[in-house]
Amino acid sequence: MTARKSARNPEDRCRLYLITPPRLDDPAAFAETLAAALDGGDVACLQLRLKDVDDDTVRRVAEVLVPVAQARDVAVIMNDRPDLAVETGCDGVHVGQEDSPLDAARRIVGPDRIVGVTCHDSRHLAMEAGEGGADYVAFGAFFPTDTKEAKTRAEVDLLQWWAQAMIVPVVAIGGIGPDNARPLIEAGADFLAVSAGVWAWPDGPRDAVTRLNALMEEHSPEREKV
Ligand SMILES: Cc1ncc(COP(=O)(O)OP(=O)(O)O)c(N)n1
Ligand SMILES: Cc1nc(C(=O)O)sc1CCOP(=O)(O)O
Ligand SMILES: [Mg+2]
Repeated sequence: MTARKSARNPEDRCRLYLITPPRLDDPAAFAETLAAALDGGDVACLQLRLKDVDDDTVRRVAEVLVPVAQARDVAVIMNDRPDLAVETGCDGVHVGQEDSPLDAARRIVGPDRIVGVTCHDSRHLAMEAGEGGADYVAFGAFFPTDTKEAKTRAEVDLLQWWAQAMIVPVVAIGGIGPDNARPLIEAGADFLAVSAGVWAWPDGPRDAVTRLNALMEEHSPEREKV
């Protein structure tokens, strides 16, 4: 059985939210790595998270990567920049507490695109984002990470509390990979956001995606039917 023909519908379990490496010097080469990774199993979304680059670089990378993801039904989320999300044909935007406020981001991307919000380890920020119309809230960092100087450490019980009490989907982020993902899946995360845990996985990104999907299929809690 291939990873895509899973016994459990991906929509009904935890799903993978890939995040690009923060710099992509050769977008065409990375497009091939990305395609191979996406062929390893179900991926819900890809975040274009480029740091310390100018807008034209973001546009060039988006031009190459957006079609690769969208051709496979993977939603593309632009990090930080609602304006560039619209301009480059992304499906949504992720904003942090120091980026565009949620209501401004929503005005720019409109009602049909996704807006996700960083909530660090804060119930208050998450409730504010949920009430403000965020499509998901993100807690982190769950584990040490070299990808970002994470300001906070989030605990599994925060994730579990949100998943059990709230309808707005929850993303777990920070240092996640095939070796440590299981408790976050068991706690009820709707999505695991992963960067280095896929791109730097010793057996390659495709293998990491396959392994994460196997864990999600086996360990996602049953969801209550609404
Ligand atoms: C899914 C997801 N969660 C959290 C973040 C972090 O956003 P932010 O705090 O704005 O930090 P930067 O990523 O912009 O450095 C994220 N990007 N994605
Ligand atoms: C972008 C980001 N935000 C975080 C947060 O805690 O809000 S942790 C993080 C880094 C995610 O990359 P990796 O999977 O390589 O750790
Ligand atoms: Mg940001």
